[in-house]
Formats: sequence, C-alpha cells, structure tokens
Amino acid sequence: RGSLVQIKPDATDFPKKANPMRMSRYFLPVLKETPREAQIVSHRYMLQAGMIKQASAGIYSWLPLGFKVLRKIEDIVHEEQARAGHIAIQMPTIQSADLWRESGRYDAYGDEMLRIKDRGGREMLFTPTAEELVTDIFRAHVTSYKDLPLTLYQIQWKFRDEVRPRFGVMRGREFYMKDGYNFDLTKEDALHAYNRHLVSYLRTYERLGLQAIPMRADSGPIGGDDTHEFLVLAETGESEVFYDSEITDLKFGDREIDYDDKAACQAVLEEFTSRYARTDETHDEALFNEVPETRRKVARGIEVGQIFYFGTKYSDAMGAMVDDGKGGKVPVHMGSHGIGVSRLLGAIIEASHDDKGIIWPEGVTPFHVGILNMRSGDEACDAACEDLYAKFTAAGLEPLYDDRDERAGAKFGTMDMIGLPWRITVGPRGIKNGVVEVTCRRTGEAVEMPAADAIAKIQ
Ligand SMILES: Nc1ncnc2c1ncn2[C@@H]1O[C@H](COS(=O)(=O)NC(=O)[C@@H](N)CS)[C@@H](O)[C@H]1O
Repeated sequence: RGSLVQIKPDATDFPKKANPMRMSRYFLPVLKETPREAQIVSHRYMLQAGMIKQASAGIYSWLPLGFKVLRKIEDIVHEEQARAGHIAIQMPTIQSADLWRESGRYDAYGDEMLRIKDRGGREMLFTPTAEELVTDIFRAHVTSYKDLPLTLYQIQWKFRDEVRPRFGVMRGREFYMKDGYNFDLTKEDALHAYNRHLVSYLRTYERLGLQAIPMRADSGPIGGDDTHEFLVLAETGESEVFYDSEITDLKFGDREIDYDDKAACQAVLEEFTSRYARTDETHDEALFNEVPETRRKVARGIEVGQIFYFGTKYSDAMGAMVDDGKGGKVPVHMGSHGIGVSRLLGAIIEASHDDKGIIWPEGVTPFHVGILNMRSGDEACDAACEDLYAKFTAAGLEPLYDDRDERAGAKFGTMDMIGLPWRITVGPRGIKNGVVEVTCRRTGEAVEMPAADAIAKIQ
C-alpha cells in the first residue's frame, strides 16, 4: 500500500466550456411581469430572467441560463480547491441513519433532517452535510500518519427542511454545497488546513466578483469552537454583522501563496481576521467599543461559506485512528468547510444589479456577449451577426445571438435583464455606415465601431 500522495495540480485540469447559443434555439422563459412571490431582487430577477422555476417550497428546477451560471461557479470552486491541494470526491445524497447514530447526531439534528424509509424499512436520510460519511470512508482506508495531511471535498446537493425557506435559492431546502473535510495528525496541522481553506475561499469569492468577509461565528450543529463564516454585505442579508470598516479595504488579489507554507497561511488568517468582525451570534459589545467610533459598522450580510475546526469530535466517535509513527494510535484532527454554491447566484445578483436587471461579473457570466439583431431577415444584418457569432466562438468566447423575429424593444429588455457584460447591436443604419454599437452593461456606455474592433474590444 503506497502512501496517499497528495497531488497538487499546478494547472487545473478542468475543461473550459465554450458553447455559444442562438436565442431561437434556446429555452429562456423570461417572465413579462414581476413575480409577486419574490421579496428580494435576486429572487425576482432569477425568476424573471428564466434561470430557475420553483418545483415546491425551497426546491427549484435549474433552467438553462441558471444552470449555466451554477456550473461556472462550480468550476471556479473546483479550481480553487484543486489549487489548495484538496481532492474531489462525490458522496451519495441518500445516507443510512446508522452512521449518524454512531456520531450521536441522528436525533440531535432535529426536524431539518429529511428522514426516509426504504422498501426494507431501513432508516435513511437525505444528506444535510457529510461529516459521518466522509469519516467512514477515511477510517476504512487510512491507518497511517504517512497518509496525512488529506483533505477530501465534494460539491453535492443537500437537503435541510428549513422551517421557512425563502428568498429563492438564498434559503432553499434543496441546495448545492461544496463541503470539504480535512484529516490531520495534530491540531496544529488541522489549523493549517483551516487556514488553507480560508485562503482558498478568499480567492474563490474574489473570482466571483464578491467581497466575502471572514467573521467569527457560532458552530451550531456541526460542532467545534473555531469557526468563521464568510459574509457578503447586503441589506437583504439574513445575518446581522458588526465589523471594523478597515476590513473592507482588504483584498487577497492575485498574490501567490504556497498552500503548504504554514506560516504564510497563518499570516493570511491574521491579516483578514485580526480586526473586529462578528455575526450577531458571537458579537461582543465591549470588544466592539474598542474600535474607533468612525470605524464601527453594523450591517447585514449573506453567509456564503463557513469553515470549522472541530478536533476529534467525529474521529473519536467513529474510531478514525492512525498510527502516529511512535507506536501509538491517535484519532485524527478534523474540520469541515462549506461554500453555498447555489446560494452564491443570489448573493452575486444582490451585489451586482440595477433596475433593469442582473449585471454578471465576467468570471461567472453565462455568455460573454449578446449579439442583438435589430432586423432579423435583413440580409446585411444577418450576415454581420453570423460573422460576429462565428468570430466570438472561434475566440473561445460564448456569444448569445438574439436572432428572433421580435421587436427590438423586447430584445433590449431581455438582454438587460439577463445581464451579459457586453451587448453588440447590429442595425441596418449602422451596417450601412460600416459600424455596430458596443454597449457595456455595467456602465451603459455605448460606442459605435467597425465589427472587427468590437471583437478586439470584448476579447
Ligand atoms: N438552506 C440553505 N440554502 C442555501 N444555502 C445554504 C443553506 N444552508 C446553508 N447554506 C450554505 O452552505 C454553507 C455551508 O453550510 S454550513 O452549515 O455552514 N456548513 C456545513 O454544512 C459544514 N458541513 C461544512 S462542510 C453555508 O455557509 C451557506 O452558504
């Protein structure tokens, strides 16, 4: 049995998906009217942009445009976990109650757990999280300290029977989560894994166009006493937060870091968590008052991730031991680390929209550019659009070409609602003058230029 070599892929090997689309062939059920049931903008826009459709309370079907963004977010999460040296697995959504009995969480977990009986009357459940299952995998195969450190993670659907699902995918009952689990020989090693996750989360959220602030939080049903939540500031956020405004100046950026370097990762933890930043669960008024008045902020935030260190809570309960190389056997130190992948679509829209619709950051936009034909059927316009479509596709970008025989107003409204970063408008007058109009969704700035320049500008 060779030791589990921890492969750290430098270049991530996830294929870049590039699939262009014609609106006439797509399935994009944009809503004309504002859905009444939506209370917050992200829920409203996800319905109006034809991204999701509610199947039942807190449970959604992901329609093509929403599913495309979900997969882009998933790809980024995979890339940053691979960069941190964490290894992807996929565990089942349906679990046996037996493992949860071993850890003592089966009864403790409460009504949020969806409990199921199979045809043999066996007690099963739809996974709300997977500490027990992953610890069972570990204990079956890893018995030596030589195989540590090891972090396994998955991106998998979860079910929590929330008493009040609301705000669309923000608080669903079935939701998509990246959940990672580290196994280490000592507490010190496990706290390094904690810091590795913090670094990978800072990078991930910035790539999604978000500033997610790590805040001390409460561990709840997962357990342990070291935990930070990552919160995106938003008035519609469910968490009340208290923080030192200096923390919003921090940015991880594209600095290099060696994920195996304990001191470097510890330094990032200190840099990003030394200032006061807490959720209402851990807020300490006295401590907060030590922050200069002008920097004391109270706001609301959306929790988009959480990292935990909980020591030997599960390894003790489930006998996940390794030989320590000194003749003894010790329970491994663990932690678990979650990112709310489906919740992130809502968080990104809350952070990036206007009164006309969504404004996607470049890193997650479903398509890079919308091509809008003002007069489908006009030979010159059609030819110009087809040429743009082919050239963007050849360049590895993903155009969405609105080739429908629809009035221009409806086309503009749809493009603004679905929020692609760029729009190219092709009309008979412009073509006669040898130009197309390039509009930036975020700024509204519109410039006329030859098609060739438009391609160069957007690449
Ligand atoms: N009902 C929900 N709807 C959408 N996202 C959710 C929901 N509940 C939790 N999440 C997301 O999932 C993330 C991780 O969930 S958690 O409970 O904090 N952590 C865990 O479950 C740990 N097992 C991490 S592996 C949260 O930070 C949040 O972003």
